[in-house]
Amino acid sequence: MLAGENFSALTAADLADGRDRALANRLITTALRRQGQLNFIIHALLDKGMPGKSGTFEAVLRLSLAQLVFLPDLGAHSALFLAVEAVKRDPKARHLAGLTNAVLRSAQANSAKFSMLSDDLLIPETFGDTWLEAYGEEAIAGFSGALLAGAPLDLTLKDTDSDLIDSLGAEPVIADTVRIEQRDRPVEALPGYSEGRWWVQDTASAIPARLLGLAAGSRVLDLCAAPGGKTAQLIKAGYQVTALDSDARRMERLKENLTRLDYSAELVTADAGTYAPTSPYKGVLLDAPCSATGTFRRHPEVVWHRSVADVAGRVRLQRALLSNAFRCLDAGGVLIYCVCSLEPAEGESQVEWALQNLPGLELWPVEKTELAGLESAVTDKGLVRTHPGMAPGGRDGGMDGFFVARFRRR
Ligand SMILES: C[S@@+](CC[C@H](N)C(=O)[O-])C[C@H]1O[C@@H](n2cnc3c(N)ncnc32)[C@H](O)[C@@H]1O
Repeated sequence: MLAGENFSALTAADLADGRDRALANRLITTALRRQGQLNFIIHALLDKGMPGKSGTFEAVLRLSLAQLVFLPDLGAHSALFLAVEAVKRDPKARHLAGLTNAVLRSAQANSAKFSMLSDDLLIPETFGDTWLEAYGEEAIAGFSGALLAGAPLDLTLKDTDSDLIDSLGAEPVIADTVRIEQRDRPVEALPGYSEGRWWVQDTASAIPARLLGLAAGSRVLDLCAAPGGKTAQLIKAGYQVTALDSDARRMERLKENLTRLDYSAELVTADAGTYAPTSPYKGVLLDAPCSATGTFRRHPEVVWHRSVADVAGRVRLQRALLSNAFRCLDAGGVLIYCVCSLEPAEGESQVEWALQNLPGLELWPVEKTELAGLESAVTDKGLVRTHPGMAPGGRDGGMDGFFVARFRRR
């Protein structure tokens, strides 16, 4: 889980006892959020580096170091004892039980020093330098804070109802987004879930669909639509929606989500790079696949798993999808391009590329008045750039890093 796969919170099916689940989630999220500092500690304590082919050794070590150094309230004894026991039980790691004990004892002796390590270590250089240049020092300090704090739960409401908001223990953020700071139960057990009265969607992710600005009833194509957060918003706005995604399993989830919300759309499973509609659309929303670095509050592992080459690959794919999105657009139609990435290469630079390479496409700048409560996210050029250090509607808890551009076809 720590070495390569994406992190997803443990669910009831994995651990039956809620307290065990909470403890496991706390340990794992701490190890993932503090990965940069743990890398530093491991480098300092393992003279010969991480041993190869050692089964669960690295995962056990990271979890135990996270507990020893950053979660002192859990006690050192269990971290040390259980780590050595876990390593002994793994035939591929067993030979490293002595090393595990020695490294953890040394970490324990130095835990005061290690717990004061700089937050600058939390964001890898791969992204840190670009982000510093793009967003400045103050924003970057906010990024580290947001990475450690994690994300509250944001919902988009189907209908605004103050009784529902109260019963959810939520607070309004901007537009029809509300925020639950502390959640004491699974999403499915929250009021209004089974009645389809809201859907989970980060504040930033809910911005693009609101900017389409077309008349109700207009035909709109939602490209890369699954699992359907933006599709639901487009339907709520009264558009006649075609939702397209190339991933059949994710399209199933989209279908389930729309069914729960009692919403309907035309569903198409196809490649957004080659899809050719029978007639062009008045609006196209392209939520392009991207590095997803803007989601690091919820997926702290993304910043460690993405490389510069990954970003370059996404940039090429986004250009192919943008070109076809443009082909699907009617004259006078509106195109929204968005990504949940903090990389200017996937955002601001793609706008320059599109304006140079798609003749007839022009920018339709977003006005600050269109983003009440988040005016600072609208740039001088009328693009939208959010990042995790921002406070939408003045609320704590940050928001995903998102980029949105709005175009019109002449
Ligand atoms: C950022 S997610 C979309 C989130 C979605 N718009 C929402 O608001 O819930 C990106 C989606 O792009 C889809 N995708 C990736 N490559 C694609 C392609 N060539 N054609 C169509 N969909 C693609 C993925 O399956 C994924 O569902």
